[in-house]
Amino acid sequence: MLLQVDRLTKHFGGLAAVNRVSFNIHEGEILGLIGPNGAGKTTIFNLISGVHPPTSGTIKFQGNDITRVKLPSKLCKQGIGRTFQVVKPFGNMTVLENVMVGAFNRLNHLGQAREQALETLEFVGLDHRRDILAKSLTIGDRKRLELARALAAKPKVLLLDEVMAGLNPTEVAGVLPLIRKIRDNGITIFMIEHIMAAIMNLSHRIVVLHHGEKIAEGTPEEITKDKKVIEAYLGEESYLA
Ligand SMILES: Nc1ncnc2c1ncn2[C@@H]1O[C@H](COP(=O)(O)OP(=O)(O)OP(=O)(O)O)[C@@H](O)[C@H]1O
Repeated sequence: MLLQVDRLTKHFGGLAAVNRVSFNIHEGEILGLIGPNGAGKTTIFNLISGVHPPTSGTIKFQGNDITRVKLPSKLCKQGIGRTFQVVKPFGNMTVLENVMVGAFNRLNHLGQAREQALETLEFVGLDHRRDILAKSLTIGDRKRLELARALAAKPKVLLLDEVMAGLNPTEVAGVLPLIRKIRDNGITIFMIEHIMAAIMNLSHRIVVLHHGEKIAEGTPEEITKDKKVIEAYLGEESYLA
């Protein structure tokens, strides 16, 4: 088991944003995390990546208890990488420099970081843009840059927070094979996504949250047939249309 989440709970004041949620992430899988707005998905990412301390519960990574590790950079070094819902590259730095920042999480040698960044840019299909300023990128390329930044730190597990949000259908179709390629390169993926066709297509298993609680877990096929999931989420805004 790569990551074990046990009865994870986070209160913000009186609100239980995440309430006794348990699940495991197996090495080499793509695990999806879905649920309505405000269900607690990003909060779970923030707890796993050390942005917030949990109120209770435990998180184990490769068998080690990381529940109280408060430094995202330390967890990143251990192999937990993530992307953010709102992509904020350093606009006045080049694409290459932005990815080097990611590589510096693991490496402290300039030449090695550059090498790592160049390799990663080629992997995500952004090497032809390496010398332009990040602020000139299209939204689709910004998302690729965000992926490259996280990948350059050589994560074992990558948490993807709505990496397809804001993309048009052609761009989404371009990102799907890239996510599979990341997985095929040995990186386990845990992803939040509202685009149902994409998450159903990519995920081996899916965890469904509602009001901070896990209401279902299973294969995409099992999830689409689950009554509680249809009531709480899928039926609600005709996500499957
Ligand atoms: N730092 C915070 N302080 C107070 N409340 C918070 C904080 N972060 C999240 N919340 C609240 O916790 C709940 C869960 O939010 P979260 O962002 O985890 O949901 P989500 O499932 O990721 O939603 P979305 O799909 O809209 O991104 C929401 O009610 C939110 O307002």
